Amino acid sequence: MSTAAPLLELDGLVKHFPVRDALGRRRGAVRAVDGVSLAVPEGSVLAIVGESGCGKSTLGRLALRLIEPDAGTVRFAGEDLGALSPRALRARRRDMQLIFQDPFASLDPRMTVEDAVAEPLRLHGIVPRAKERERVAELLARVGLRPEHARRWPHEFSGGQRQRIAIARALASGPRLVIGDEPVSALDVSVQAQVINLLQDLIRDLGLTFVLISHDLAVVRHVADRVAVMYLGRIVEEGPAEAVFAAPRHPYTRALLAAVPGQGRAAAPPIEGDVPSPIAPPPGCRFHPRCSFAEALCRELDPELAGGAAHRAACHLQDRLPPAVAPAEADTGGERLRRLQSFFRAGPAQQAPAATGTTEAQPEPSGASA
Ligand SMILES: Nc1ncnc2c1ncn2[C@@H]1O[C@H](COP(=O)(O)OP(=O)(O)OP(=O)(O)O)[C@@H](O)[C@H]1O
Repeated sequence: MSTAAPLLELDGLVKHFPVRDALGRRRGAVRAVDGVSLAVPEGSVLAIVGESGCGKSTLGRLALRLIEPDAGTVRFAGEDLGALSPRALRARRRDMQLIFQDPFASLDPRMTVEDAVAEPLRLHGIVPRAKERERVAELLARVGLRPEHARRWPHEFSGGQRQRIAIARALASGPRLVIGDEPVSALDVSVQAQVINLLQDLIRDLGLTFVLISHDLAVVRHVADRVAVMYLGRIVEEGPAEAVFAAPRHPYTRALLAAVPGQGRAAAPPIEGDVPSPIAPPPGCRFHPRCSFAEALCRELDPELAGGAAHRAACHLQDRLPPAVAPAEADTGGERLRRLQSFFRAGPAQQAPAATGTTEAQPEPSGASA
């Protein structure tokens, strides 16, 4: 997959949000994204992981050009989005969609499901008005909902069903790139597995390029081809998902894995202290105050991403660290997730009776679970 040409290329992206005092005077800046370069091959899934506040959402918005970078470029299918006129950018938007974390907030409560899903069709003139209803029904079917759901209102649906509606809306314009910003973290865990299954099916069937922003390593491990680990506005490690999970090269990645209960701790001490302020990141390596391997060099020199094109880390010590302990499947929650997924794929009828319960396999409006 990584041999495919990049559909999305981020180069040197910077976004600093000004911090002002009570009188409106500028008193510094939150360095939310501070020099990020990444390429996402067409048809692949890139996960962006990291602690809260490290800049994942800001990076996702920059990638879709929903916010303007202070520096750097975003290229989509080889085209510099910053060089497009507002009109050309609007037209380009049909190829790039965002799924938000909270389907309760992302759907307009005053729009029926049909209107919500049809809106992008109208905006981009995708089907003639007479074909709209048919197309909405197809999109709803694609996400596991029924045509009659089209006439209902968002509040009549459970969280998982609303996220399905939001996904149908995101797919309506026929995007090539979808960014999911924590698309399942607001959902109940059993519903999470179903929505992940759905996303995986859609990625495969539609050949989507997908950027998954997530702090849930079990989900990431299951879905991603490549993983980029963010810390204080920077990518500190990037590589194939298998390699990053089995042999993390950056102490921060090791610490993230170690923070999941039951990880091998000898070579991956748990993370210490709080994330430093993104207004004044530490000098040298930004992770050094929390890193148990840090040396004098780490306090002085900011490391570049290095180590080969396939798997890179921004760590001076990456070749000298003790071997990382490969995370056990069960420890990251992967086993739990896999069991849930096979349960929902097979359907409750084929499972042990104890495993049955209300699911979203046959979504029902209002009153259905989660
Ligand atoms: N519009 C804004 N104005 C000012 N600061 C902002 C703005 N948006 C984000 N930030 C700050 O930028 C930093 C990165 O935020 P961002 O939401 O991108 O991180 P994140 O990794 O997605 O975190 P979370 O998982 O909590 O959403 C945070 O310190 C945040 O407070």
